[in-house]
Amino acid sequence: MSLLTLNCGSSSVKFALFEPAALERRLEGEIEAIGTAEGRIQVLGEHRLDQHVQLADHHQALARLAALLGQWRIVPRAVGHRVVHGGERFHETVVVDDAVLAAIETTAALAPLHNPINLEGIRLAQQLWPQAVQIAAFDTAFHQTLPPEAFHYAVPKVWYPAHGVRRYGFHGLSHAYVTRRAAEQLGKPPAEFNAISLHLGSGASACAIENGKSIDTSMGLTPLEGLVMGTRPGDLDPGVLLHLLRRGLTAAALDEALNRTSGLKGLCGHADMREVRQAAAGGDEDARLALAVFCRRVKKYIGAYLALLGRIDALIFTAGIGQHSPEVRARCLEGLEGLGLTLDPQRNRQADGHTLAPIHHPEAKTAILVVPTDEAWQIAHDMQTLLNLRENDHDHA
Ligand SMILES: Nc1ncnc2c1ncn2[C@@H]1O[C@H](COP(=O)(O)OP(=O)(O)O)[C@@H](O)[C@H]1O
Ligand SMILES: CC(=O)OP(=O)(O)O
Ligand SMILES: [Mg+2]
Repeated sequence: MSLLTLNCGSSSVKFALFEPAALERRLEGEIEAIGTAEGRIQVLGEHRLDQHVQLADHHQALARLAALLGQWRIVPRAVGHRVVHGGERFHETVVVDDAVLAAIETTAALAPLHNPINLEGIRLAQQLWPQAVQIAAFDTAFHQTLPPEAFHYAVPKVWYPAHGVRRYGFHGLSHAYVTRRAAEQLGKPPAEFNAISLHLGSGASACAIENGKSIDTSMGLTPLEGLVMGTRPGDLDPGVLLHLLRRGLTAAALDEALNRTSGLKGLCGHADMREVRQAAAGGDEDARLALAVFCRRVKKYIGAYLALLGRIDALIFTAGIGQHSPEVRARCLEGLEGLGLTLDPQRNRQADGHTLAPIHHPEAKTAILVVPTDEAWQIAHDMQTLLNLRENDHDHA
């Protein structure tokens, strides 16, 4: 009986199937462009598939996946869902029940691009695989180790108990996974490992890791804060919002702009870093500026987190941009040699993004690693731990 992981995004569902014991991947794939005429389902592994499919919504997409698994006689024992916002309540991966669903619902407004769809995914999976245990793995859980001085904003104290206003942090499954892999690579016990992890995808965040634990991270109450992203601004003077509210923009218009038309897209019209780089190379000034703003922000966070941590064993690049753009990596590290961060240009260019690769100069003080992230593996790992614990509890009951 396999473990199925699901990562439901706004227009896609990524899935993977693992065999429990060794956490070996039997298959993985993605249903993309849901709700458009360009829909597609791709599966790699045991049952290869690449089909054009027109699916109206997530319901149809998951129903299609369930039908395929049925055809292949695959019965998932458990379905693990990536849930982006778990608020303060979830410190670890949990089995879904009504109370868990209600708690995820209360945080939906704080992650409007993610939580409503994550929740829909869980509800649909309950109908499609009624025999399976549903499990929720949270992006926020890894950051529940932030100390108070990291998670408090300097605002009226009552906003925290009254409105839940604090830093939560996201991409925790990814930061946890790449930290584990980097520590293994360098032969360091995780509990003694210090690192800065840079998850640079369409959403982007930095994480300061001390002794294997997250002690600071760039995303905040919502996944809008910190680094520049595909369509989100990252750090912004809160006065900007007040200024625009006073000038008549509604909260809904600001929400839309900050989630969907800011970041790289706002600066140059392209949300996808490949397009930004291409336009910049062709002389587009807006794209050049977008690239410069993006890399400068990453560099500022590297400096800030080095200052917090004092010493690091590794700087880690991961996610779409971090894994696949040597140019962005080099720009983010320009001038940081004095801080012990020296790239090896050839290793940097040669890293293929699909395998773990050291890219620092052989004599550099600090390791710089490209580590392909694997949120699905992290979810499956957490599911297995949870299911084993439950079985042990039953055996002892
Ligand atoms: N070869 C590449 N060069 C630069 N950026 C890339 C490359 N491949 C992918 N990316 C970028 O990675 C980002 C998507 O990252 P990803 O981690 O897949 O995001 P998500 O899972 O949040 O959709 C996009 O901005 C995309 O342009
Ligand atoms: C939290 C977040 O921004 O996730 P993603 O990068 O998948 O959009
Ligand atoms: Mg992502």
